[in-house]
Amino acid sequence: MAQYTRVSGSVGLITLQSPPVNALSAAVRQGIVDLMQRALSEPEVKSVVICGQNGIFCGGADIKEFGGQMSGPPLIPMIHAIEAASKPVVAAIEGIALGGGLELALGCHYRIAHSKARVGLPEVTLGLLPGAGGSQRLPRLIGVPAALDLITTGRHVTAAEALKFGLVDQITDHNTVNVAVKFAQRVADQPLDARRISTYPCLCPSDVAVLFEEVMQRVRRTARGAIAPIACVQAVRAAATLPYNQGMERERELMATLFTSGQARALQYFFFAQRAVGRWSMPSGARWDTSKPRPVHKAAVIGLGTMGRGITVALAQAGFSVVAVETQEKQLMEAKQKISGMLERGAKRRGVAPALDKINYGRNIQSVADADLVIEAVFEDMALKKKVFQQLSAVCKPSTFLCSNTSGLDIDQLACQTRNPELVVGMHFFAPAHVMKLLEVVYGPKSSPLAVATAMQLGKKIGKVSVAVGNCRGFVGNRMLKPYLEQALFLLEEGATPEFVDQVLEEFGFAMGVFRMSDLSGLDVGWKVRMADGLAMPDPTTGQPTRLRQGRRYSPLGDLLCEQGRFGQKTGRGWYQYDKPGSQVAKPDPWLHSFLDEYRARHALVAHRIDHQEVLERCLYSMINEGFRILEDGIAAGPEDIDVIYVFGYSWPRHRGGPMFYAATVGLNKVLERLEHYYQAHPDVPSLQPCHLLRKLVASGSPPIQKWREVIKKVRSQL
Ligand SMILES: CC/C=C/CC(=O)SCCNC(=O)CCNC(=O)[C@H](O)C(C)(C)COP(=O)(O)OP(=O)(O)OC[C@H]1O[C@@H](n2cnc3c(N)ncnc32)[C@H](O)[C@@H]1OP(=O)(O)O
Repeated sequence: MAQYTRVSGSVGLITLQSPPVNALSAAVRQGIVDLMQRALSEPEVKSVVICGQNGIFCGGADIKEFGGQMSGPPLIPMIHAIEAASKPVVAAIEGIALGGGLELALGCHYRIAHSKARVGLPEVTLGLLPGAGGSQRLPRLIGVPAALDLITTGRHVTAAEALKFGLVDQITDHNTVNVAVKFAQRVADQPLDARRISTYPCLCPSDVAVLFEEVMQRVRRTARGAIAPIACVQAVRAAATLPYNQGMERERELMATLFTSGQARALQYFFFAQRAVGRWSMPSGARWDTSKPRPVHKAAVIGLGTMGRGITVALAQAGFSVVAVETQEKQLMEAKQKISGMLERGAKRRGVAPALDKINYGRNIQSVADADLVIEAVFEDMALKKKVFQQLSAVCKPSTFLCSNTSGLDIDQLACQTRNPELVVGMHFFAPAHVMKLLEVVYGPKSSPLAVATAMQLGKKIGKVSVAVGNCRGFVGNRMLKPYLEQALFLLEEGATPEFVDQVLEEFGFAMGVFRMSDLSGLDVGWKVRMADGLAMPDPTTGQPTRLRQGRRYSPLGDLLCEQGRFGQKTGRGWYQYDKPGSQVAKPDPWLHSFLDEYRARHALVAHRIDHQEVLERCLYSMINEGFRILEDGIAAGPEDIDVIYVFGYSWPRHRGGPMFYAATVGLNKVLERLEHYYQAHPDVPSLQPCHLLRKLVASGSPPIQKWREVIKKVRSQL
């Protein structure tokens, strides 16, 4: 909806009214069309201002409308009509002007922005392009290089940057609507021909063809199979090479392809999934909207290894006072130096002062006594962590939240070491912790809603996407990773090479295949865990590693590599070879190929031809099957939680929506049928056995993902 008022006698003020972000719903578009006609028809009105209510100009097209039948006046003619108007139209931009919101402003003859406003064309992040003339007007206004940057990245820019680009005409610290009204009065008699952006020539640098080629190559390299960034480059190229009308036609064609694509659906699902995880709930019924967090002023981090350092930096950068504890003097000095370096580099990038003074370093655990929240980040060893929690419980004030950065150990066992187990939660960060967006907030059976709410809010304040999950081995992310890694090893046993498996997964869209990722994170990490679990042990009778553990198929390949000191990049050898330890350039290793041949011969394994389909299905469907088990067990509240965890924590390609959304797009019946097929072929691999929830969903007619929660609730109540 939109409201019309006449201000200062001669200015028609159109206010968009559609909370929370004044998105351009059918009703809003209708309102704009009607009210523009009214303003143009009133002889007293000499100029028009368009603004949005509640200090927000416009968040763009209403994304909720995309899934259904579009109705109401279309955006393109509406914006053309504004640009063609005989009276000056001024956009008063407060808060945000994004996507269709900025395209609307580009159709206006002038743009006045508040100094705190942000503008951008983020359509690419939704699998689209700025298809309401944005791809044609923006390069005409600010030039091809800047337009390519904004449109292909979707990044938001500040008002100051927008002014520098010439994207807005003026910025103000005062009431933007008042400033825009005065401005509109001043320009009421000015000719408009020079203000219609669609009539501008497109500003191109002399080497524009080279520029397009370079940008296209960069986009293809980084898009990981996403089609929208490529279409964005093509649309801007049309602006640079074609007259406006033909450019618009090209924009329309490209948009039509994107709009109905699976990628756009996946990205739009993911947009709402990201927001859904903030509305967390626990099986007890506690929820985000009924659980109040307690403010955290002072935080502490125990253990300053790689994870502890990253967490300390994330907290300090967000303005928290941090006590950083490392008991060994040498490690403490080293950590202090590294943390200061990280803070200084981060501050330089962001153009701010480094938050060095936010951190107090100490060797004694007593120094965290008055912290409101402590994050333990010592080595992943239950006995050690238990000892730290006992100490923390003894020294900290009774109200202190005690959190563990464990990547999969039992939170309940840690909680049991403390006087106040209800204040214990897991805060599972991902390396590097000051960069990676994901935080799993893990509640144990004793964790209070207060503790979960506080950890979730802290996560938000330090810029993380926080997902509340239940307590089980590996939580959500690492639990699902286990069958994925396991299948990758089995594929090697059966004839594949690490290069082939990685190539298939990277073509699917992962930033790194499973073996390159394993080399990067270090093979020894999982080896130590398997040893602690009694898995990575040679067979006591033969001294040879067996391929069976606890009645299930087991691949000792990773253990055998570790026994040879092949820990990945850090030792210069792993699933690949590297020029030197620490190098990141992975090369196929003939030694590994012979090793695999010998291994297969020793175990009488006959290598067979493994194709793309088998790699994808076995790795991904086994992981997805575990995802369904996680939903069934109530460890994740819904499929969105799993998908957000996988995109932000495990480099799952966002344009495929996340593993659970991917399962829905493939078709649940197909996933079920292929799992059944593989389980029949490998009955000693329980992760391939389709789980009850998957069967139930298929039996319920494979409802859309938004309806899964209803089936999950029924399945859980039957268990
Ligand atoms: C014909 C096709 C044309 C397409 C052109 C387009 O315009 S595509 C849309 C382009 N716009 C965007 O991509 C903006 C998307 N929104 C955001 O980036 C952010 O929401 C925001 C506007 C920067 C606000 O961020 P903030 O953190 O303050 O709030 P939330 O993200 O939590 O959002 C609040 C609620 O508003 C809903 N919402 C936001 N934008 C839209 C939108 N464009 N359409 C519909 N709904 C939108 C969001 O879902 C939140 O709703 P809740 O119900 O509260 O979760």
